[in-house]
Amino acid sequence: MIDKVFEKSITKQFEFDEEVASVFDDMLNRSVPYYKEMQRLSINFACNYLKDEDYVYDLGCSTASTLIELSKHCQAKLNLIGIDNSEAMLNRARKKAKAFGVDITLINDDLHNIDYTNAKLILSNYTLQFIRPLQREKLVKKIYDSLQSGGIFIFSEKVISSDSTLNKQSIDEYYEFKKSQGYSEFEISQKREALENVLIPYTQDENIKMILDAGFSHCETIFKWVNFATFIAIKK
Ligand SMILES: C[S@@+](CC[C@H](N)C(=O)[O-])C[C@H]1O[C@@H](n2cnc3c(N)ncnc32)[C@H](O)[C@@H]1O
Ligand SMILES: O=C(O)C(=O)C[C@]1(C(=O)O)C=C[C@@H](O)C=C1
Repeated sequence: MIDKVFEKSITKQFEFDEEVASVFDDMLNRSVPYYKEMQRLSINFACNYLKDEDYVYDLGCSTASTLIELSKHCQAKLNLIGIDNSEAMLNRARKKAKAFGVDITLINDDLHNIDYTNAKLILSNYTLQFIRPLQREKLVKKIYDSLQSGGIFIFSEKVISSDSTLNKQSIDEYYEFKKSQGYSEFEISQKREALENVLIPYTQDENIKMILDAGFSHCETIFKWVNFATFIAIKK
C-alpha cells in the first residue's frame, strides 16, 4: 500500500501504529535513501561472520523484511529472532515470514527487556534513533554484553552534522529526495513535526563514540548517504 499517512493534518506524534504499519514497507523505501542497498550491504557483511546454528537478533524488526532477506541470502542455517513492540508491525511480520516459508521467532516486547542470549549478530536498522538517549546508551551496553566474542553489531541511523550550515544543507538535500519520491511539501512538513522529539538523531561521531564507550573494539561506517548511515561494530 502507498504511504499517505501525512497527507492529512497531524493530531499526534509519530507512532508505529496500525496506520503506519499498513504502509510501512512503502514508507521506508520512499523515506530512507538507498534503503534496499543499505539492507543488501548489512546482510552481505553479516553473512561474512555467520555459521550454522548462530543466533541473530533484529532489534526493531518491523515487518521482518531484513530477517527474511538474510535467511534467503546466507548459506548458514540460522536461529532468527525479531523483536518489536508494535503488534501491528509483528502481525505483518508473521504473515510475511509464513508466506516466504522462513522460520523466525517474533517477540513483542520492549528492546530493554530482552536477553539477547548467545547472540552472534545483532542488527538494528533505524531503531536506536527512537530510543531516548540515556536508555540508548544502556541498550548498546546490553547489546555489547550479550554478544559472543567475535560478535557483530550492524546498525543504521539517521544522522545529523555538528556543522549547522552543513546540517541545514543535508536536511534540504534529504527533503529534495523525499520530493523525488512523490511526497508533497505538506506531507514532508507534517512528518517532520510528528517526528520532533520522537526520532532523536546523533552525529556519526556520537554514534561511534557510544559504541566504543560500550566496549566494542572497532566501529566504522560501511554506507552513508548525506544524513543516513550504516555502521558495523566488532566485539573482540
Ligand atoms: C524505523 S523502524 C525499523 C525498520 C526495520 N529495522 C527495517 O529495516 O525494516 C523502527 C521499529 O522499532 C520499533 N521500536 C521502537 N522502539 C522500540 C522499543 N523500545 N522496543 C521495541 N521495538 C521498538 C518500532 O515499533 C518500529 O517497528
Ligand atoms: O526522518 C524522516 O522524515 C523519515 O521519514 C525517516 C524515517 C526513519 O529514519 O526511520 C522515519 C520514520 C519512519 O520509520 C521511516 C523513515
